[in-house]
Amino acid sequence: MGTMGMDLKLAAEIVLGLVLFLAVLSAKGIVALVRRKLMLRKVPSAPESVPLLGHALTLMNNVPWDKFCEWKSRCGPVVRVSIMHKDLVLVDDPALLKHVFQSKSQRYCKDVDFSYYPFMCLLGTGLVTAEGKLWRRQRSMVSVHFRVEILDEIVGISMKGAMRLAKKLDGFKGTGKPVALAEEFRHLTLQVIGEAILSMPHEEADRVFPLLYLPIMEEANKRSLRPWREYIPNREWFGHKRRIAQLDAYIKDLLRDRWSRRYGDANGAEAPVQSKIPAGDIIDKIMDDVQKYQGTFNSQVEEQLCYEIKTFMLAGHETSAAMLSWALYELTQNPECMEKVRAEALAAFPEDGSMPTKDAMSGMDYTYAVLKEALRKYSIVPVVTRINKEDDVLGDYMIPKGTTIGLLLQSVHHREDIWPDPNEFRPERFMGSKEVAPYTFLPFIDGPRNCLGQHLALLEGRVILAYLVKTFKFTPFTDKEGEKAALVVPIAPLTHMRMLVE
Ligand code: HEM
Repeated sequence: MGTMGMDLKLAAEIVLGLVLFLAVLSAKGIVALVRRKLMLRKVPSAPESVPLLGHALTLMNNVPWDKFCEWKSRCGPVVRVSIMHKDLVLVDDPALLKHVFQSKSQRYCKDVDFSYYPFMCLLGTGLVTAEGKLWRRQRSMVSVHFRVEILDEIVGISMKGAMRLAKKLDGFKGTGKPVALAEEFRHLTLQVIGEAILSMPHEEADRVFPLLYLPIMEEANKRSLRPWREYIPNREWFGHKRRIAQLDAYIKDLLRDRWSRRYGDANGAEAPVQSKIPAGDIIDKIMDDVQKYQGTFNSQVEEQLCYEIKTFMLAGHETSAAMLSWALYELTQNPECMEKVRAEALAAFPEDGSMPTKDAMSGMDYTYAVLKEALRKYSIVPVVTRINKEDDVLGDYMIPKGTTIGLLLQSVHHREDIWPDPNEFRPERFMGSKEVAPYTFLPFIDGPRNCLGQHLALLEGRVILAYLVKTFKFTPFTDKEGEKAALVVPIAPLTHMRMLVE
């Protein structure tokens, strides 16, 4: 009886402790929220706000990033937007972008609870969303492979992909039937990533990705617009869950198999110091680093590498595909630019059909400028967000800790004072000795968290675009092919860019 009395007393104490703990936590949260709201009142608010919902309705009825840019240009260098209870502070001034991305980047973290949330099943603790020590370790381990070594392989991998696509396009020549090129680019860039990272044959990429990966992306995109889908356990919900589990199992099997082939048994106990098999792709190189620095392959390493692979897929294929689509579209609208790219391609690709060299591809300055101009004009990642981990001054305003900052890449790319006639497509902006002012061209952002795949994407883009332009004549199927799909990032063509091929 005595012990039971003691147990009850202990249980009551624990419950009371928990209740008090939660009360303190929520009181702290409320105090922080009130403080944030009071401080942010000084920041000019965008127009078109309504009580309670703030700007949510206006944003739902418009293209959000276009609205952000419009408000930003009307209201000054720092503007506040409210989406229900959440505040978003918008900036596009190069000095402020530099402040957040570079000079004071340690005060800011990624916004995993808002913009990246629906994609966390793929991104997890991978490079795009990792923070602190984990991010530093992963970034330094992976960086060199992406920035230098893989580029030697990428020309060949992209060229083979471009030739496969060309073969398919041959079948459309003269039929009057259009090809949905944006879709073809999506598949092609996935194949390139699959081969560069995992030496995955393109047939395997075509088998696995459309079945597992692409539907996961589709559902994640739907959830970013309709977040409540996450809580409705219908057939799609179960399908999404099942596909994530299947994709994870596929990648993890592949990783275990690779490790045991390179280093012996799966837990690394019998691992030799150095693998006898030369590293053939990025995952081999990363595994060699894991072996060198961590010495073992366990479930934690497996989980992390699985997230990294899914991150490379997500970060690397739709962005590159969108860049290619818009660049090709603009060439069809600007015949003199098309001719310049064609001339460069004819000079760079060997006449005997053999592989071009990396130097020949890197030398295609005009094609390079075309890709950059497409990235500027279409700003395929129109906005990125950060959260400040401490109070910080942006322009004339003190921004309280915990505020979401919207960094408007599209807005800086379209500023009339920086890029005159911003809606004109002029690759010459990036040609010759003209210096692009710092923090005015940010398709890959800048600073320590800049895009790891930018060199890969721009090299892959040059090979594919130049090869297609050299080989075919493209005509948009209708006058709608240049329209943007309103609500999906990266910004892609609404009608999948249907083209007639000659
Ligand atoms: C035209 C193509 C691409 C564009 C426009 C692009 C754009 C971007 C942007 C804007 C970010 C910053 C995101 C943020 O700060 O929240 C980023 C980060 C990143 N990108 Fe790309 N990207 C492209 C291609 C690629 C490719 C091909 C890969 C690799 C397979 C890649 C891998 C990454 C990674 C790993 C990060 C995170 C870096 C870090 O936080 O340390 N990207 N990219």
